[in-house]
Amino acid sequence: MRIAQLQTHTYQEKKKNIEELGKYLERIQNEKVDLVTVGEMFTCPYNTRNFPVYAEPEGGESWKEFSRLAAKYQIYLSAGTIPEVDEEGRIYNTAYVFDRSGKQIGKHRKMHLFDINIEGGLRFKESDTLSAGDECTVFDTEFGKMGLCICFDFRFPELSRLMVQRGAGIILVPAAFNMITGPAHWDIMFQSRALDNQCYVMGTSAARESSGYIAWGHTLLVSPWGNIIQEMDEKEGYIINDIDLDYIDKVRRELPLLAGRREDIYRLQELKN
Ligand SMILES: NC(=O)CCC(=O)C(=O)O
Repeated sequence: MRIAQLQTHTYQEKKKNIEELGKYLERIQNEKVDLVTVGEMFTCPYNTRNFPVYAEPEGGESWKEFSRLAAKYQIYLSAGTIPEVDEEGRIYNTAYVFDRSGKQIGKHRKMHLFDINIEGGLRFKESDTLSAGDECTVFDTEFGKMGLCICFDFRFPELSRLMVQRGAGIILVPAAFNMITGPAHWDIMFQSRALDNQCYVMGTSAARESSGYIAWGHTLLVSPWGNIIQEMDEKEGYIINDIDLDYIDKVRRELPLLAGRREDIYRLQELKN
């Protein structure tokens, strides 16, 4: 399976971000990739005030364009995240995934809102304008099941374990870490989740901006063994990698961590489907 991760610049103008996505897809079309991923809030500069302004319902203009692009290039498209507004006017940080025909096959609303206050560092409160989703997301593809969560969600190890328990061999994480927690936690978190769950994890970030929310960048792909297959720096661009899905079973067979859990003593309890 061949995957491309796009680390894009976030422009103020929503439409321009989607046009840029289209240009990237055109540029890499001869690479014959199966799955393309983009970062968190990639059509909306990451700021709580912007979320209600940029929000669209599921099936809105941006959604239609993602679907069209997935079908045009016959790829699986994990179209990062965008702000979504529901019928009651609540706003979510939502990730959509489309199959090669442009059909939506996955949708995840960020469950753990990024509300942090690091003294002398960064204060961010997504819950000022966003509501939290409440579902763990796993979807089917011709390459098996994949899990999907958004940035801060990935800090909560139970969620990844739940996705893996539901059969995910790859976890997609559109993200935008910051300049304080990025250098401290980004690599170690992705490597830990991959290692513990013996699956591929893909963290796809926005590129670093010079103003506003400054994203760490460092889009990366980690193997089920926990090693970083490739990691970008902070700049705009993309990486393309081939991954061997049989390797997931090989690692799980040779180092039987998942099979070795003592579920007679402890267990992850699912309270909601
Ligand atoms: N967009 C986010 O959820 C940011 C998460 C983050 O930076 C972290 O440290 O966690």
